[in-house]
Amino acid sequence: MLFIARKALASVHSKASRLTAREVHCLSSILLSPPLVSLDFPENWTPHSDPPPPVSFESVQKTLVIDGKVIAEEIRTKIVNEVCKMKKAVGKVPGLAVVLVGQQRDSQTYVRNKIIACEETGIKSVLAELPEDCTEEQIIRVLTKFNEDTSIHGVLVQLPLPQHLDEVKILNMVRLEKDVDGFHPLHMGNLAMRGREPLFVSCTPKGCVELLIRSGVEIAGKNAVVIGRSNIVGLPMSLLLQRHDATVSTVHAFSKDPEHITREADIVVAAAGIPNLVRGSWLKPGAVVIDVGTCPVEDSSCEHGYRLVGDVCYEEALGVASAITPVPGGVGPMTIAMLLCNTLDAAKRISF
Ligand SMILES: NC(=O)C1=CN([C@@H]2O[C@H](COP(=O)(O)OP(=O)(O)OC[C@H]3O[C@@H](n4cnc5c(N)ncnc54)[C@H](OP(=O)(O)O)[C@@H]3O)[C@@H](O)[C@H]2O)C=CC1
Ligand SMILES: Nc1nc(=O)c2c([nH]1)NC[C@@H]1CN(c3ccc(C(=O)N[C@@H](CCC(=O)O)C(=O)O)cc3)C=[N+]21
Repeated sequence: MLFIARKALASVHSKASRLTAREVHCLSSILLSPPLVSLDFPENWTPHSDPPPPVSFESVQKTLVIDGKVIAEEIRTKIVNEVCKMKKAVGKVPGLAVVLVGQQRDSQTYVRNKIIACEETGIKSVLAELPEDCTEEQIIRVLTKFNEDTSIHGVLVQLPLPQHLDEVKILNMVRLEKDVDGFHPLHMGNLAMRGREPLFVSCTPKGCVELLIRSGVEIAGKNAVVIGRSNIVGLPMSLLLQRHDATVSTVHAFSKDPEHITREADIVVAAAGIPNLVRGSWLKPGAVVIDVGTCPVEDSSCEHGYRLVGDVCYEEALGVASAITPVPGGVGPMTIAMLLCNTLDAAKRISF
């Protein structure tokens, strides 16, 4: 079926059909992050003796608040244009399928936000909701249907899954070319290895790097610390920063003296899920702080009785860090924007 679709589209895209996946990536020019392979073999190699471009990694008075909402909106506007172009050229739009199991309130919120983001950018979305007590077979049936559906280019299983389900088995069912979360070991392995380019990079780490690049932060040669090593954020984040030539340390629940390790870092990515874990005293003056943590804490003065707090003590970090992402309004909107990007890329790969 894929072959037939490719053949039919070849006449519309006679030039484009000759493009490699990497060239297609460059064509979209939505993201400022370069394709990863070019990081391994840069065309304009800068010798280490060259002075690095000026960045404010020194002691600071004023902290730049990196506005993830604004940056994500810029990216989403570009996606709208690309989707329009695709519709005009081949009469098709990218499609994303989301599988949601159970009724966890935050999962429902995140999934709703993803569906709204699709609607706003012209991406088709399909939501499969399954009950908390569903069987693995039921999920696999749904995933098989989405894997075979040619109008669906990205498939996402919202995590966490209920305890009784085998997460590894279920995630492995998502077809590689549609795994827009980038969670499959093949994508993760390609991200880890020099000279390889994964089809998809996990959305949150990809969004964090895009935020750094768009905020003018040089990554190469910097000391970075990633707090957390989960499969969905911490691990791919460390790998991606390493691909961008940072010297990366990982801090996790067993790390001795995380404060000391964090204070060495020019770039701190916090993804532990512990509110206010990172105190102002943990930060090297001038460090750039990317706060992935999104923890609901009770607050009766807020509309829903809770508010979202990051892993970094925001007030303490102000005036110490040179730049910081707020929670909410920092990494979260970028995660969704990157999901849209990955879905668009998946659709382009099939169309070209
Ligand atoms: N903004 C966004 O787009 C996203 C936000 N998130 C948020 O990011 C946070 C992390 O998510 P996720 O990675 O899924 O969480 P997990 O619970 O899967 O992983 C947490 C990681 O943090 C480590 N950790 C826990 N406690 C400490 C500690 N005291 N010191 C150092 N490390 C610690 C754990 O270490 P160990 O491995 O040793 O157990 C683990 O590696 C959550 O708040 C989540 O809501 C997640 C995804 C996207
Ligand atoms: N298969 C899978 N892929 C994921 O990418 C995935 C997942 N499962 N499970 C849960 C985590 C969490 N996550 C977030 C996405 C957006 C915001 C986000 O948009 N946050 C807003 C606030 C949202 C609100 O107000 O509730 C912000 O920070 O501004 C947060 C967290 C993706 N995850």
